[in-house]
Amino acid sequence: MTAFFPVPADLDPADRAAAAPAPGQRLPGHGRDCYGCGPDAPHGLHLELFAGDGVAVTARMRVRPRFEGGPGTIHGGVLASAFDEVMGHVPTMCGRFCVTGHLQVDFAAPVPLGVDLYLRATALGVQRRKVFTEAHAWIVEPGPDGIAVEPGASGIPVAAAHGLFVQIDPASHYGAVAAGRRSGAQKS
Ligand SMILES: CCCCCCCCCCCC(=O)SCCNC(=O)CCNC(=O)[C@H](O)C(C)(C)COP(=O)(O)OP(=O)(O)OC[C@H]1O[C@@H](n2cnc3c(N)ncnc32)[C@H](O)[C@@H]1OP(=O)(O)O
Repeated sequence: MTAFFPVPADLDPADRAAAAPAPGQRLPGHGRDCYGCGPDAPHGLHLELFAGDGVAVTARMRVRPRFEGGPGTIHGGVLASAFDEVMGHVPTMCGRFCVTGHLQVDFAAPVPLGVDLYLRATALGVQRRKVFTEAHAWIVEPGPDGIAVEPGASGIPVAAAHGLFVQIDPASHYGAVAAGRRSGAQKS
């Protein structure tokens, strides 16, 4: 799978925060209504996220019928959203809150409805407020609890992604958005 993404050559290493959850620990997610990871989002992806080794995050996701794009296959935007979500959690492993500045996805194989996906995202490095990430997704066999586990040799690679996440101060970033909504924009 080839990809075009301008990753600067002079990135600083992304260091794992001392307070980052231990590898394998379930991550709490952004909020119960988050489209990507919220368990209460009725049309959401319901990604389950876990801390990985180093500055990495893994996720598992069942490809549900409501994710259909082409007949019997996942919509590309759904897979892009899953990558956005799993890569969006990578900066938290460095103790940073970031939002997506740039997201790029390379689709390598169709993903049938009903399969389980395993995603893994890592930090490539940091530069000032920017965190550069990459991620991969595989179709995997369901684990003992019926949900995807880490891909072995049988995992089928289906897509890869790159992201640029920009560090924000959540209070001022989302405070400004909320103020804009109060001044006229409607939530639907
Ligand atoms: C409580 C839970 C909280 C945490 C909650 C986290 C929730 C995450 C949810 C999943 C992720 C999402 O979907 S987030 C939702 C989608 N994304 C968004 O809504 C973001 C909308 N965009 C923005 O708000 C803004 O454009 C920002 C914050 C990204 C950047 O604006 P800014 O703060 O003014 O910073 P700015 O100076 O422009 O940029 C900083 C550096 O980044 C670079 N940069 C900025 N954008 C780009 C870009 N598209 N491509 C290349 N480079 C870029 C600049 O060149 C600069 O580099 P240099 O000069 O240093 O070289």
